[in-house]
Parts: sequence; C-alpha cells; structure tokens
Amino acid sequence: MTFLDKLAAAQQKNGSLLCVGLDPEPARFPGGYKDDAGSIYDFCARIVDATADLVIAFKPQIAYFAAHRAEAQLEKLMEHMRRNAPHVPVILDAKRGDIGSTAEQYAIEAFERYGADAVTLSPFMGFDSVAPYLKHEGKGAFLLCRTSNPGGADLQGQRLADIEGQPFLYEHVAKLAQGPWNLNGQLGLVVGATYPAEIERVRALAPTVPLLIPGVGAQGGDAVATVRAGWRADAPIIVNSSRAIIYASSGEDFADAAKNAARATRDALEAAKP
Ligand SMILES: O=C(O)c1cc(=O)[nH]c(=O)n1[C@@H]1O[C@H](COP(=O)(O)O)[C@@H](O)[C@H]1O
Repeated sequence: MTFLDKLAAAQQKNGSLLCVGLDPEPARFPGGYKDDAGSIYDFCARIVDATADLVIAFKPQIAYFAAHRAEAQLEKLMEHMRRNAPHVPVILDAKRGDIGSTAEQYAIEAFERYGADAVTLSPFMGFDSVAPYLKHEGKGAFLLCRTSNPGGADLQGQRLADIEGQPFLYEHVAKLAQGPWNLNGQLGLVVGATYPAEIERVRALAPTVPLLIPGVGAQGGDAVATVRAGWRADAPIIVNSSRAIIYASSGEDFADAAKNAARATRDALEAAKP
C-alpha cells in the first residue's frame, strides 16, 4: 500500500484530518515518567494507543529522540505503530536536505531503518537533494514550503525576480511540487496553520498534492481557517498538533486527556469542512 493509499484509508476509517505529533520531552512527562528518557517509548506508545482511531497520521519528530540517544526507542515505536495501528501512516519529521549521495543515506534511514511512510524535507538544496527519496516507491516526501514559524518569511517570502511573474520563493516551491519535481506523485508540501492566506495560495498553485499543516494547538493556528483554506474533497490535508495533544494533562490521566484533546481537535477540523 502506498503512502497516499494509506492516508486515504486512514482518513476514511477514522473520519479525521488530525495528525498527532510525537515530540517527547522527558521534562514534560507525567508522574513516574518525568525526566526519564528511558520512558520515551512507553509515553509515546500510550499516546499512540489512545489516539489511533482518531487520526489520519502520526508524526514523530526525530530530534526529540536523537537528543536523548533514544533512536532505539524510536525504532521500537515505529514497530509498535505498524503492529497496533497498521491503518495509520507515519510521517517521520526529519527535515532532511543534503547532496544526492548523502540524501540516499537519509532516505534509507527514514524508509528502511525506521520504516516511515513519508518524510519531511527541506527543498533548499534543489531537486537532486530530493530525488533520492522519490526512488523509494510509494513513499511520501513533504517539502517545506511556507513554514509555521515567524522567521519562515525571511527566505520563503522573498520574491524571485528572475522567474516569470516574480513569485515568492514559497510559491515557486509549491509549483515545483505540483509539477516538474513530482515525478511519481509522491510529493507533498508543508504549510503552517499560522498563515491561512498562504495555505490558500499554496492550494491554488498545488491543487492536488497532500498538505501537511502544523501549527494548530500550541502555536495558535486557527483550525477552522486552516481547513477552509486548504481542504479539497480530492486532495488530502494533514493537520498536525503535537504539544496540545500529548501534554493535555501532566497527570497520570495523560493518555485519556490526549484522547479527549485529539477527539475535540478532530471534530473541530471535521466541522470546518465546507
Ligand atoms: O515539518 C513540520 O512538521 C513542521 C513544519 C512547520 O512549519 N512548523 C512546525 O511546527 N513543524 C513541526 O510540527 C510540530 C509542531 O508542534 P506543536 O507546536 O507542539 O503542535 C513540531 O514537531 C515542529 O517541528
């Protein structure tokens, strides 16, 4: 099953556009797990089990594992998701970007070592830095386009004077992902929920690619505006929330609280569909 097939199946089965982001910070863990990097797997697995019937995808952020020497726990978590939530695709948030020969290794890491269904990438180094990921049949690759952080505009908001129509850099990325770079239909784009006008613009330029949209919840993005700007019946959007879900409670009830927060967010996103 390809990433896109899995995404469509999860969306239908769970009636959801919500992606739960797995950004484990031991300092924020509840009760007995607090400050224990050895509990990263246990904490995340409990969040996964509590929310697996409410999401379109899971998105582990690799830095939160690597910072604690917890790559083995990430491997175990990936296995856990394949076993306990086989219907939910996993996007490994790694934001890689490097020359082709190194990108080949990063692609092996994401798709073979961790078994991810999709990965996040920086397009800054150009097509040859993206191409190695596209050789992995059926896997997805999300290019950073208009990111959720305020500094995203520093470069993504620059006009490209030598390209017809003088588009912003993020608009050019959207066009490349919809067109010449999308060799096998594996590309998607990352656009922040904090900038709904830009989501609308990206959707107009890239009408069929999946959009990964982080920034609702802790970053304050508007769920309703996000769905109105990006949702199309025939093109998926994946709306990520990490901290607002996984740290919904700092008590022993954290998994139940995550489930309730995920359900409320899922329902708000569904209700916003036109
Ligand atoms: O690629 C991403 O996932 C990403 C892109 C972006 O523009 N903004 C953004 O916040 N993210 C990631 O999405 C998650 C957002 O987390 P919360 O702000 O806690 O919901 C983090 O893992 C970020 O690294």
